[in-house]
Amino acid sequence: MLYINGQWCEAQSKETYPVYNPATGEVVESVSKGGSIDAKKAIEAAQAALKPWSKLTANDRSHYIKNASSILRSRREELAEIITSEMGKPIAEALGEINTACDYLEWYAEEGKRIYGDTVPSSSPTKRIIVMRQPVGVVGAITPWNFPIAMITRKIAPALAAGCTVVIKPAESTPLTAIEVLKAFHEAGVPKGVLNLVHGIPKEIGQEMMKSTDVRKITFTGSTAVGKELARQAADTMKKVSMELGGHAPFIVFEDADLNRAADGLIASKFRNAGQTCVCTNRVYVQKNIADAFAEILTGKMKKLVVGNGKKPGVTIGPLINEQAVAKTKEHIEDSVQKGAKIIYGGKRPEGKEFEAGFFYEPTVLMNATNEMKISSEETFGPVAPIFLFETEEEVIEQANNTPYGLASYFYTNDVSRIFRVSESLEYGIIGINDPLPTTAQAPFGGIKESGIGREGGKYGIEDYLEYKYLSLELNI
Ligand SMILES: NC(=O)c1ccc[n+]([C@@H]2O[C@H](COP(=O)([O-])OP(=O)(O)OC[C@H]3O[C@@H](n4cnc5c(N)ncnc54)[C@H](O)[C@@H]3O)[C@@H](O)[C@H]2O)c1
Ligand SMILES: O=C[C@H](O)CS(=O)(=O)O
Repeated sequence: MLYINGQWCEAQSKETYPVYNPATGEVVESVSKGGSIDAKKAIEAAQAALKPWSKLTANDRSHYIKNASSILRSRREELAEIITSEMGKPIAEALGEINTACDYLEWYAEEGKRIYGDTVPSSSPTKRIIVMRQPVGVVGAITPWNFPIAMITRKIAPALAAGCTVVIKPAESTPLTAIEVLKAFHEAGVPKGVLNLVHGIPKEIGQEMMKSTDVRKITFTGSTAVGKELARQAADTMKKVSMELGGHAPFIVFEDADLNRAADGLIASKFRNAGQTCVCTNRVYVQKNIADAFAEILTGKMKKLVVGNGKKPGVTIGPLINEQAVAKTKEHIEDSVQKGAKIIYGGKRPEGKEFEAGFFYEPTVLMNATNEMKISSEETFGPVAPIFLFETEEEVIEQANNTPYGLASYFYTNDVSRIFRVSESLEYGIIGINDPLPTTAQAPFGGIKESGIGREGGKYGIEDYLEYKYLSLELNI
């Protein structure tokens, strides 16, 4: 069901579409197929709710956000089942995502109370200058399938805290989780029109958001290709945009690294969500003189990874989201092998009845990767780790930066001076130093170059939902 102006409703067209379980190929549920008319109604509702919502105090707004978060936390187990059913990640990862999603809600429920302004010393003795910050207005939020709850709350939390109202378009593959988020806010008593949900036909819903002069900001998380198209469309009405786009993370293991720790870190970074995260390692650079030792430790540890239905206890690698994702993974492996790479772990779809109906692929490690391979420049978004060898620090920094992406990067070393040399040279928004999982609600998540615009998280993430306004007072003094 769609959620517009505080009401659950069907799409105007009465049409529905099936949501599939990527582990079994079964239909989980059919949902309304929203389109232009539904999106238009949602935008009107958000516009009507904007003034009263923005006039509430930050304290009042924070109560709704915190209450919704408490409701979501109280439903973690049920929610995790829904997430795993519609996008496949193991239950343990789904539970972790729900915690992260609520962390963002609770962080911004408080951050909204710290939207400070300024008084600026005037150059005129009779003038006083006050700088205010006000909500940008109605926000269009478009989110991906790979983190179906966290990518929504990472947007609506700062938006609501800042006094904005929102129309959410979740990924068509994962509407069920989005519905649960709106249920929680509805139960928390959020006023009608403040939050609206329209899932269905991406182009139609997107076009309504982009052409509306009431929508003053678009916040998008997804592929770079779609992000570029939306940014182009946003220019027609000069909307603010936040873009959290694709990545191609390097993972560098220096000779002085703790190899066991680096191997654990690579597994965490590369195979989380079956390799379907924007911050997953896409290239592994290992210093030549420790490469064989590292590869042996890594492949030994990978034996602990278990491929299967994410609902099955002990499974650590669920299915990919669809057949196209499996095809991309296969393409990158086959292309690499044709160009000289060697498969040292995995490299095929798992066999057995339990795997036949799902989009499963074995976690895979390639050795002797080179820049001629597609995997060295295209985002894989699948469970494949290609190992490139390097000799010097200067060489690997040049290699690591040789990409149009700039989201996350990782390196392992125990040399403090190297930590600062390499961190200051890497062209990325996020750098994990001996840390494969840097994402947290307190920090500014986001990328540079073609990985996006803006940040989500920390004190920085609310900036994108605010406008500056200054008052100049001429006084009789
Ligand atoms: N930087 C980040 O925080 C982050 C997080 C998750 C995913 N991603 C990136 O997203 C990609 C995978 O996610 P995906 O497959 O959902 O990406 P996608 O770009 O195909 O879709 C993302 C969202 O955009 C919508 N969409 C697609 N075309 C649209 C259009 N013309 N108008 C309006 N909406 C449209 C989709 O329905 C979905 O809701 C990867 O590149 C990944 O790196 C980035
Ligand atoms: O896929 C992109 C997500 O933003 C990854 S994370 O869970 O935020 O690290």
